[in-house]
Amino acid sequence: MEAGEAKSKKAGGSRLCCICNQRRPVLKRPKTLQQICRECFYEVFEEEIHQVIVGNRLFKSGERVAIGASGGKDSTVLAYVLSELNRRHNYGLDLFLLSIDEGITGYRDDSLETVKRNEVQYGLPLQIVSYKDLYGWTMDEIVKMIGLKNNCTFCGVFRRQALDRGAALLKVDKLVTGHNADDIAETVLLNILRGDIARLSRCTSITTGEDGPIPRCKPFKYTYEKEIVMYAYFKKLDYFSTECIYSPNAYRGFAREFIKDLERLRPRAILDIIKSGEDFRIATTTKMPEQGTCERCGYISSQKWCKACVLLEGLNRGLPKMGIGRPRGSGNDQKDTKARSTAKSIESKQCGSLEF
Ligand SMILES: Nc1ncnc2c1ncn2[C@@H]1O[C@H](COP(=O)(O)OP(=O)(O)OP(=O)(O)O)[C@@H](O)[C@H]1O
Repeated sequence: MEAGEAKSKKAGGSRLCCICNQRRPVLKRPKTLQQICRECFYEVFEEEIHQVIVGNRLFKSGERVAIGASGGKDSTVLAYVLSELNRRHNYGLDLFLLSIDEGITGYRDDSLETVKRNEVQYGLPLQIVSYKDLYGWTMDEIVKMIGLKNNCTFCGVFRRQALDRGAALLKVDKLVTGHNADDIAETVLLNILRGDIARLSRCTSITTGEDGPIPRCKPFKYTYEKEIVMYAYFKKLDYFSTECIYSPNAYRGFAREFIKDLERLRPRAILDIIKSGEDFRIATTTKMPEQGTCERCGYISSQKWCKACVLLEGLNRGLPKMGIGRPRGSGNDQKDTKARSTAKSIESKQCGSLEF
């Protein structure tokens, strides 16, 4: 980098982009702190994602791929970059936008308007699936019943399944999400803080759910959030930037701030946390959950009933805490112990978790 910096200085003292050494730099690249021009930024940003896609063999030619589109910066940049790369490198993919409408007035209704505009701007067909249609409840109704305390648990569990159901409607081979390097580093840290070894071993995988109905990929696994924001800004992409009105989530917020502090001191910290997560060895004596199917809805589950069914049963019986705290007298009566362990394992689920 020192050589690059020296090179980037012109004879007269004014700096030049340390990649092309021709144009004036307009930004300091967050990942490397290099001073670079806009054109070189676009190029390195897109090329790194292309290399991740190719290096990890994320897609096969002819596949139908749904992009989980929330209207936020990450998934908007993902939709834009993936359709560019698909054209440029002839990936041969059929791309779709898939949005889950959680039913949050003043948040998701507005962000869905953004996705509808993206549908036209990027020429990608859009499928919207709502909690109301799938589960009979909107998040507004759930919050009215349960309050603000555990609402992220319901939302995260339902969203995970809703994305699978939407992907099945679209008959896609894969689902991609805009989870970025910061999200993954944060989840590594949270799983360590919670002692959740099963999730720790999964959360750094670039592709998950290969044994389930539809595999999920994270092409932004190594892409820094700050660079995504810069890319969206310079490209003037149309995205929605408001935080969810129901997600206070202090614990995750603390981990996020901690990672941002580390990044300020040493940008590589994010990549190093991901690497540590990847290299953790799980002791052979650690008991891992066994994958099966929910007896009620047939969805993938490591328990008798999947998490969505346990939560939904509680909502429908007017006992919303059933799926959160100690379940009493559910349809799982004979397997009360199992139901309790399901409830316990979802207790720690939070909004923004990679588990969806
Ligand atoms: N309602 C939704 N519909 C479809 N996909 C979603 C939805 N919510 C989240 N996702 C997918 O999950 C990824 C991570 O979601 P998260 O809630 O962590 O949001 P984020 O980091 O703010 O991302 P974004 O900026 O795309 O909203 C998103 O990038 C998107 O691909």
